Amino acid sequence: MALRETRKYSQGSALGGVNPDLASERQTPSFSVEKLTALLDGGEENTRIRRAVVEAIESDPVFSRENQYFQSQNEKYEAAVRKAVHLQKKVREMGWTENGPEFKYIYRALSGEVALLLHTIFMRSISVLGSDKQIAKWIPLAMQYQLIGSYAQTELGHGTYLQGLETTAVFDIATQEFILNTPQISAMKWWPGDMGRSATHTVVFAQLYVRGKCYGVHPFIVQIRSLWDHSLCPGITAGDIGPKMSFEHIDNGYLMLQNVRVSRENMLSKFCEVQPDGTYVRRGSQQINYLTMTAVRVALISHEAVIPLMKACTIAIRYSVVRRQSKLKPGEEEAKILDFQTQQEKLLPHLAAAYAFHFINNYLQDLFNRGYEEIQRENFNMLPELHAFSSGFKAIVTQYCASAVEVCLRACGGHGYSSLSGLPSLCTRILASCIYEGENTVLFLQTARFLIKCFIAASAGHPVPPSVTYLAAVKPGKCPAKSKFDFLSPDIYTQAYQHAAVRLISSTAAKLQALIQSGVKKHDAWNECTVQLVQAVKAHCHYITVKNFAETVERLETKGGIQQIMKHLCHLFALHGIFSNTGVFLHDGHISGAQMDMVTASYLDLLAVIRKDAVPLVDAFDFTDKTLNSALGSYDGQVYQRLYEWAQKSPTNTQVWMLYYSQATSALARAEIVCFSSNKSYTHKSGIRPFNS
Ligand SMILES: CCCCCCCCCCCCCCCC(=O)SCCNC(=O)CCNC(=O)[C@H](O)C(C)(C)COP(=O)(O)OP(=O)(O)OC[C@H]1O[C@@H](n2cnc3c(N)ncnc32)[C@H](O)[C@@H]1OP(=O)(O)O
Ligand SMILES: Cc1cc2nc3c(=O)[nH]c(=O)nc-3n(C[C@H](O)[C@H](O)[C@H](O)COP(=O)(O)OP(=O)(O)OC[C@H]3O[C@@H](n4cnc5c(N)ncnc54)[C@H](O)[C@@H]3O)c2cc1C
Repeated sequence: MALRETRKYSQGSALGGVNPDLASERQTPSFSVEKLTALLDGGEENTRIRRAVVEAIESDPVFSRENQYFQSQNEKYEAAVRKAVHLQKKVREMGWTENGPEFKYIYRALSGEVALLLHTIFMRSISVLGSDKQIAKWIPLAMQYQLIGSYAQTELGHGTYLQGLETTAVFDIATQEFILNTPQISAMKWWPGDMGRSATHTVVFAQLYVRGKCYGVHPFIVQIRSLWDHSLCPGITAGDIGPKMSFEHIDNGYLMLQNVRVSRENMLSKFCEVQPDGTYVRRGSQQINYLTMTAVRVALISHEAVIPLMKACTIAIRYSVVRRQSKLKPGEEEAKILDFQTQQEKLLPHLAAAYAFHFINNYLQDLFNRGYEEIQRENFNMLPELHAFSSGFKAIVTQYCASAVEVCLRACGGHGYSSLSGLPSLCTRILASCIYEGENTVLFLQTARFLIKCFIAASAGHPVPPSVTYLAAVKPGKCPAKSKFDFLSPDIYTQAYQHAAVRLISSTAAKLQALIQSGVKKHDAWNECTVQLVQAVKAHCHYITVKNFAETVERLETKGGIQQIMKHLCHLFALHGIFSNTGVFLHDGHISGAQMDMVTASYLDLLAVIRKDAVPLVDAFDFTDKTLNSALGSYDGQVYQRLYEWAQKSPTNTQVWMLYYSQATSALARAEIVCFSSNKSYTHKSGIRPFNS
């Protein structure tokens, strides 16, 4: 399909066509936008399927997000549940199957604004940690929504330190049941999504006890509400945890268990099992029960971090070419704000990052799929690398994207702060991704454990996983760049990144070793190194991202200008990282001060190059107006008109409440609340006494 035709559905403006300031940006792209979209989707056929899914979802009024910004928490929850229920009908109607190509696009098409997300994670837990028999029993029920699941791991007292969880599951050999208890308030499950109101079942993580011996944390399927009338089951106390910064459409909940009995078959037992006589059997490491988290960490990178960043860039960049403010040249018309170098510096490196993270996400998905297949065959060799990668990249990508989305918001000035821009909701939601599924610092330190081990192994000449063999091949020396153009060579900057990562990892490993040799206890020494360890992990992840971006670009076909523009973006991403972390690269003189000036010059040149294609580059993300749900970011750029029209939908404009004092000068004034609405006006004597009477 031709570009004009395929993107029609995202234009649909009743506001007077495309703003000429935005239209002019699309006149002469240096590459085929349609081809780039196909590249991002992994092929034209995928683009076609994704668009068909989006079309099916967006043309259905139940999935509308039109009034989202004016809804209360309760309305958001109800709308999200309605969508979740209707989605099942839609999926059947459209013939989308779980293993079919359409399935993976549904979440994006709904912008994640759907209830029962944790029901998906509940199912994922059973598929990942359950035996074949358990999968056969529970998954069909869950698929048909005959039960609604949740994932109850975090407690009031512990979220990070899972070994510290206090919920207990004691095996009763006589009845062949586990007895689950919340021994004290700190053991109350707190945060699980879908738990507050929706779930009938949940996977509870509890310390397993058999004959008085603790075997650590294990997952148990527990019914919490009646399938008949949704009342709480005996021994269960549950409810909603109250208002949050975002995720208002999800009922995050609390759960207390008092002598709740579940059958022996309810412990998920693909890897760990309690046999009828109480014998405990385990395949794989103690941490094998954490596998659901590894799977979700990988899955959320795209949906909850990279796609929100792509949306934020689309909104902020489109807005920045229709917003004119101040003059660049005296006597001329006011400039598009994207023509200010500082505005380019705010937005374009983040645009490059969105591409970089898209490609690293593809890499991670491949790694995960390979590792997961092996684990299914009970070969656990790849697990440490998988854990290290999923932890480090979950942390670096969510952290980067959360900051970048906030920059996009601020780059839109006052209008960015309006909910109608779509940016505040992206901003508050993405922040949560830095915390759930493992708080980022904690995850960085998990990767650090792996890197330090690999560094020690590599230094001793032992084999290490392919992603870290670079630690053994340390190439000391200086950056050979002689001019700013040399910094447009991936070899030069990738080498600089590698050098920085190796230096930070090796120097921290040396400090750790020295502390231990001087008599400091191992755990104290570790704690004394953690700030530098986090810095080292970030450098490692940054290096792998740059290297992967450069290698991806190398493999692209040269036709259609795609490779060329991706090269520019790759350079920009890499040089932005050096420019913003000068200390790291200057530290041991690998890059000199004079060379850093060259980096700066090349970096600033690239801003001007990417500026020309900024709008086509965000158009290639191919978000419809309905998906963006932004008065600033629509395809037609009719920003002011749309802001005004959307503001009219605010209940405060159809029903104005005014508080005034009828006897303003009297200390005994009574407050009157007057309500005007379009067709009636009445006075309510509230009896509020605003001053001490
Ligand atoms: C299509 C639809 C898509 C949907 C797209 C998603 C949408 C999404 C929507 C969002 C909706 C919100 C959903 C939030 C849902 C929650 O937030 S659920 C709760 C998540 N909770 C967490 O992540 C807790 C974080 N904490 C942990 O993971 C662990 O406690 C820690 C921090 C890793 C430490 O564990 P520990 O057992 O104390 O381990 P530790 O002593 O540090 O290490 C022991 C060994 O285990 C290893 N290890 C630790 N963890 C692992 C692991 N996972 N694997 C392998 N090895 C491991 C370590 O590497 C270490 O190895 P060695 O170095 O000894 O060889
Ligand atoms: C929106 C949302 C949805 C959620 N959904 C679910 C759900 O469905 N199911 C569920 O079970 N849970 C859920 N959670 C809980 C979530 O997984 C935890 O909050 C998260 O894992 C962080 O744990 P914590 O709250 O204990 O943080 P803490 O560990 O208390 O973190 C506080 C601070 O302590 C630091 N810290 C803690 N330990 C260490 C350490 N070892 N080294 C260095 N620093 C450390 C952290 O870096 C952080 O700065 C959700 C949370 C949110 C926000």
